[in-house]
Amino acid sequence: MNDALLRIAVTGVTGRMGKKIIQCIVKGEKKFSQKIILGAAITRSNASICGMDVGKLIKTDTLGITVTDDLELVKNDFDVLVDFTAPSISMEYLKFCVNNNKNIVIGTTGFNKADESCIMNASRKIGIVFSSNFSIGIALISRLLHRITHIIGDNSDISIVEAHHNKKSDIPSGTALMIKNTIVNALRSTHSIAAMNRNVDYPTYSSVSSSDRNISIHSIRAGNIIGEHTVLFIGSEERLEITHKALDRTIFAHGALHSAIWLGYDKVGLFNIGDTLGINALL
Ligand SMILES: NC(=O)c1ccc[n+]([C@@H]2O[C@H](COP(=O)([O-])OP(=O)(O)OC[C@H]3O[C@@H](n4cnc5c(N)ncnc54)[C@H](O)[C@@H]3O)[C@@H](O)[C@H]2O)c1
Ligand SMILES: O=C(O)C1=N[C@H](C(=O)O)CCC1
Repeated sequence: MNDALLRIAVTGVTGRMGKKIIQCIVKGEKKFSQKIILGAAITRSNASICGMDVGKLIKTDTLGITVTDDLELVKNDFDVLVDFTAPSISMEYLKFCVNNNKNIVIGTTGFNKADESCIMNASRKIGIVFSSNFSIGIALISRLLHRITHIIGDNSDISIVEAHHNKKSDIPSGTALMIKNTIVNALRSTHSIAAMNRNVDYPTYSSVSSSDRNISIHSIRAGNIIGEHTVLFIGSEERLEITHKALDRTIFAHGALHSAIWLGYDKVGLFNIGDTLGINALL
């Protein structure tokens, strides 16, 4: 093991995020190349690319890392696992990390409440950074939403609009659900009557336009949209709209790799991107 560099295992290496994360690790950017190294490349069981050098997968030089579907085979080759795949397999990867005392960065979305409590329980034994959105912009917005909701939430009709590429499997987005949860918690903490009257039960993940009486989520699936979220606070005299547009998946990959470095192999607990950026303490 290279004493100085943190070794990263990347799952879902044939995926949009998996490939982007590997590219960011191997591209040699100073902020990463002096801190992390690719330790393992994981794909789904019995995939035809098993045995291939991961460099070939991302169309670059041979990297000396062979794609595998067997985490057991490479458990001594990595320190932190970075996972952007799908809920069911993420739960398997999480179990492996708990059993082998490996820290994990989870970017996968579409978890149900049982999955989320598994993540919470796992964080008693290992370090986990779990965020539906690893961009800096959404981390900032979610902190500002606490303040904004405290001040105008009770007197606004609140809606969330999210737009993503037409290959996205979960709906609404994890980010939209996180934004809604942030607003609901801020309303609750003001103990406002309006908050008590709001129907804050979560929509099922599959609903296209999951709406409560006051806080609705509307989803667009089109083209190659990377990820856009708008929160609207609509009052009787004015309207506030806050929008974030991801322009490249690199923003998510950088957030995830920064989080892996921040987590290291010794932190224990459940964190989000705001914790790793120090935003939650600042705002
Ligand atoms: N948190 C964030 O910042 C952020 C950013 C982008 C995407 N995401 C989320 O990350 C996930 C992946 O997004 P994507 O665009 O890369 O998707 P994708 O479909 O391009 O890639 C998914 C990867 O997971 C693998 N996979 C799926 N099911 C599997 C299984 N059962 N066993 C093993 N491997 C399996 C696929 O083979 C593929 O490599 C989604 O949940 C998405 O919402 C989160
Ligand atoms: O591309 C995706 O899928 C994304 N999903 C996240 C979500 O579900 O919130 C956000 C970033 C892009």
